[in-house]
Amino acid sequence: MTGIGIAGAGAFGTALGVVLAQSGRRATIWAHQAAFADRIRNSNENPRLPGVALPENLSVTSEIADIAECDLVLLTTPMQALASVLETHGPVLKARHMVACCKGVDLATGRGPSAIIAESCTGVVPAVLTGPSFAADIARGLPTALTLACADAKAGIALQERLSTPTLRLYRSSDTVGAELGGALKNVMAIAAGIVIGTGLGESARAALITRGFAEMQRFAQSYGAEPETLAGLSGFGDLVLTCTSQQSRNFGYGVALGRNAWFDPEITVEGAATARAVAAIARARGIDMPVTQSVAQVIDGHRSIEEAVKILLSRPLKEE
Ligand SMILES: NC(=O)C1=CN([C@@H]2O[C@H](COP(=O)(O)OP(=O)(O)OC[C@H]3O[C@@H](n4cnc5c(N)ncnc54)[C@H](O)[C@@H]3O)[C@@H](O)[C@H]2O)C=CC1
Ligand SMILES: O=C(CO)COP(=O)(O)O
Repeated sequence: MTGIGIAGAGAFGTALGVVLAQSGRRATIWAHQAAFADRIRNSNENPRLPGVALPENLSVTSEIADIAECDLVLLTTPMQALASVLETHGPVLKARHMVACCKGVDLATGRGPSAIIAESCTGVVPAVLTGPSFAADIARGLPTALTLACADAKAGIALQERLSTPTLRLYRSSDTVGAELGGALKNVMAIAAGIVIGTGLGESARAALITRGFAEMQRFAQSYGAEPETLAGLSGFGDLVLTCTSQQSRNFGYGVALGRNAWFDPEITVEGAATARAVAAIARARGIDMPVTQSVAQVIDGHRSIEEAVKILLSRPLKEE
């Protein structure tokens, strides 16, 4: 079967489903809870993506069997759910290609999405779709440009063509590790940028944070063999800029709330929190200097106050840029 299965009924999976269906592709969204699938079908709208009507050729199901025959599956669950979803349902999915659309590092194993796919679904070619895009912008048909990364060049070309639409423009890369690490790490920096703004440290401090955060992202990704050009592209620098500067970002919003000591809805997906913990632990173990990430992990876990973290960051030894 040539349909597209979308595993994960959140804002992003729904937005991709909408834009793909609008450009004539047959797509089915799988939700892990039957009641949630019913709610979407009955209202023809996903509460995670309010105000967007679902086109007729976009189906919603809670039966994994309904996407089992799709030759292409987009994985749109939150990152920390990916391993368990593939462990439970991977064996029934017959897709040749799986595209990870989630951003982060698995806290339990320290793995990124493509490694998790490769491990749980033998014979599947893993790919990654990532870059600067808010689900609401994609669903409204606003122009967006993303990176489609796949180590298999032929598969990458086919996926790029299949998933591009008149408003969703995909650039190709063969550096899956670089692409997925850019998307994972920028969320940690967005929390830090939110903290900077929430505590009133100012726009200049945010620009410094973004720049030094980017240096940190490059150090970490290059230690995994990522290409510097990938980090400088849409999946790294592009998404870093969007997420650190937009009120629409949940990671940025979480950081602002931390900075203001304000309540933040725990139901909201904030990928950067678990990823900060995962990356901080890996960086410590591998001896990679990641001061911003370490500070974010310590602040969200209550091991350090924001004031202390800022003082420590500013009193690090002076060095060359
Ligand atoms: N919302 C956005 O603008 C964008 C999101 N992403 C990424 O997409 C991924 C998903 O994010 P959103 O769609 O925004 O999340 P969301 O918060 O809108 O929805 C999360 C949904 O995931 C599903 N889910 C949760 N746990 C699950 C499990 N154990 N098994 C199966 N499904 C489960 C549920 O349907 C839930 O509603 C994240 O990694 C995020 O970083 C990427 C680009 C843009
Ligand atoms: O990844 C995103 C934009 O590219 C969405 O960011 P948030 O998860 O912070 O809302």
